Amino acid sequence: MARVIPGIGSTERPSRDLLAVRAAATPDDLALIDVATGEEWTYEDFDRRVDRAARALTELGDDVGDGTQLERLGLLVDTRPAFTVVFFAAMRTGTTVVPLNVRETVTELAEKVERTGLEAIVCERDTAATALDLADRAEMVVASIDEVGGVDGVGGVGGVDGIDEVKSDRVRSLAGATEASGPGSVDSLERSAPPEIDPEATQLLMFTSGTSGDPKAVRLTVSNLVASATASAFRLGIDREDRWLCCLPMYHMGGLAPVVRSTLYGTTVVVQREFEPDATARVLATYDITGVSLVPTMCKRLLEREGGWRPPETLRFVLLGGAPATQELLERCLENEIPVYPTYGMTETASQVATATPEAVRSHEGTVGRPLVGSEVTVVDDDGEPVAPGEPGELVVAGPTVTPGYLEPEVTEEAFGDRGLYTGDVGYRDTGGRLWILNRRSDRIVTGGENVDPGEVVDALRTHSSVAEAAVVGLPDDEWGERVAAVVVPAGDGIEYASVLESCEERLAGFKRPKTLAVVDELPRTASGTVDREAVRNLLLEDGVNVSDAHR
Ligand SMILES: O=C(O)CCC(=O)c1ccccc1C(=O)O
Repeated sequence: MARVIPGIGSTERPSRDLLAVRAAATPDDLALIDVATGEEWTYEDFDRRVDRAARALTELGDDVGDGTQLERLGLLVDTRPAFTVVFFAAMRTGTTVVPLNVRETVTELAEKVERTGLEAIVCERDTAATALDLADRAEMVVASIDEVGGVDGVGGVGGVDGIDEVKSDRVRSLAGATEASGPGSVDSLERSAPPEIDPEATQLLMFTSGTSGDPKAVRLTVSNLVASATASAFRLGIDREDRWLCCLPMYHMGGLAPVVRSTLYGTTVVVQREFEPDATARVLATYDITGVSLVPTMCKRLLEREGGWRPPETLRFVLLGGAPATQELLERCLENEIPVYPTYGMTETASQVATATPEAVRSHEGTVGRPLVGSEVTVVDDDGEPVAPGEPGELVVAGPTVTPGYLEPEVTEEAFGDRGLYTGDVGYRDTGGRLWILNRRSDRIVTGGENVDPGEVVDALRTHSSVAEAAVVGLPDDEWGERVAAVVVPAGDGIEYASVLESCEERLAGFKRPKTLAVVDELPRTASGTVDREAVRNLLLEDGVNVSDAHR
């Protein structure tokens, strides 16, 4: 199969580590700026840190016991530069990274740790306690990129932000491994050739929500990531001065993709740990940001700031994805001269499949644009046959960005057909090849850019002894796009809201917990016996009680 970038992700010639190739080409260009600390790394700095971290991972592998390299590494680290260092270090050691959502509970994470058979997990100070908890349930080596005490006695536990209690000789310290220099640091300019990597190896195992049951673990190869970053550039363009603001979680595809893109292009990422409308608006203006990835909720919150949001002159694009953007939001973007690029994508395709330009947003209301170069989208009917332009059907995606499959072969088997990956999303195309999305993954709830599988919430509710049955849907929400809502059928005499909610708190991340509840004697069902989701939605709109607004 022909590959787009010779030398990187190529099957004809040895494939080279993409950060190392980049560092050799433009060592003095700026790779990354950390808003929190003001640190700036050139590509040479970045490469050195990655080299040190790769060595630390190799040692960690030795520790796992069998003297071989680490196969799978959990990453329980929030959006910060060290995340990117561990990611590229793992590419160098041939280790699969399993990014974990730091907002999830131990219960949710434990299931993922077990399914992926993690041998080791990298945490930070804030997630060390969770990582240790996880290691109690599954045998795993825990390493921290911050100093939290440890066997090698590096540093103490400084009482930072009250989180000073995590002190365990079970936490290995990687603090220092992600730093710039130290003994044994390699000068990338002296390296004869960038390290070879296997472009078809699984670089990432990333979780994504389905609609009924377990989150899916998506395998992505280096070549998927490179193909995606390459195709993205054909739609958004590249400028040497580009600075991409990363304020989306890096443990999701939409947050990690800009890091891969920017490294391939040799441009700069600006990392902001957390989106906050005022702070993000300030960063956009003061860091000469040229591009930013946002979910619709974030974009809306920027526009609704006091005094509104005027994009800085440097801004070339706002890549708006993760959830459908409303026409109202897109119009407000255009009115405010925001160069908005609504995008349709998924973890399974290493981010973008189709992306509309601001011109297309103006001329073709509601479109997500044409597929990116190399991506092929077929709209099919129930028999899997392609339909005519204008006819709705399921979107099937093929091309070099598409995952080779999920962790479990039976899940892969079910998702793929002759024409590619069956997305479960419904849409249509026009004669010009532009796509429209009608509804995404039917039952999946998208709240503030986070995907929630209703089945997972139902399972959590049903573990409570007072709940016999439950149904979960998304209700429209001004702030979050959708909010999680549940109807429950009591098992006995009644339901204690407080106790049910408490049990959800133990099992579900904040964004997955029901914000609206209703109690019914019986779930509404269709003639065929399945839960009538439309009736459940109406019931909740009429009789639902709002129990919480907290999204975290
Ligand atoms: O919907 C998904 O799961 C993928 C979302 C995604 O990648 C994304 C989300 C927000 C902004 C930009 C992007 C992107 O495609 O890069």
